[in-house]
Amino acid sequence: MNSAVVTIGAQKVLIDVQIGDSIAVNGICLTVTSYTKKDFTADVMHESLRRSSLFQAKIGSHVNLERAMPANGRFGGHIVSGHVDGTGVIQSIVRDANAIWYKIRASADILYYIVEKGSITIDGISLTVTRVEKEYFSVSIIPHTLGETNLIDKRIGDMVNLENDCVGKYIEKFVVGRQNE
Ligand SMILES: Cc1nc2c(=O)[nH]c(=O)nc-2n(C[C@H](O)[C@H](O)[C@H](O)CO)c1C
Repeated sequence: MNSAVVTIGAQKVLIDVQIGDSIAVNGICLTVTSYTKKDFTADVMHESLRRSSLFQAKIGSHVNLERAMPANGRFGGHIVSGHVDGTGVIQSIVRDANAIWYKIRASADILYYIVEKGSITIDGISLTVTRVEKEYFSVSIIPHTLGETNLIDKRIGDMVNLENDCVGKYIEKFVVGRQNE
């Protein structure tokens, strides 16, 4: 499958939606091409399918939705563009008092930009990294986040969309770029 058209049932994100708006679906920024009172539709290009878990989405599965950040809003979390870098796979899910730790296996090119207490986006959710290991990183999820997102549906072995914090990429490009001049 090299392209797709998705229709997503929603409520909150449709309140003031317009054709051409960006809505992130599990962290993948998509452009609204049409909408009704109960859903919206977007075209999905090959690059978006290749980079994300969207190719394996099933009718009826829950997705996280986020509209573009308003310029006058409070800025909790970190800069999330909705440009997914790649996918990871849930390795373990462990309860720790009121939180749940998710350990995610990721490729070396994604792990390269992940630092402890830095930020990562999982399925569109801005999260703090709690641990980094050779092939994994972990996040600790509070009950509020579990209640507001689809993380609660996730099982060991499930694929998640990952977006690295763009700050590290820019710093690396500037530093390495200058060294190579
Ligand atoms: C605004 C936007 N709209 C779309 C879209 O309508 N359909 C699509 O397939 N991709 C879009 N993109 C780019 C994707 O967010 C990007 O390709 C994925 O996040 C993978 O990096 C973006 C950034």
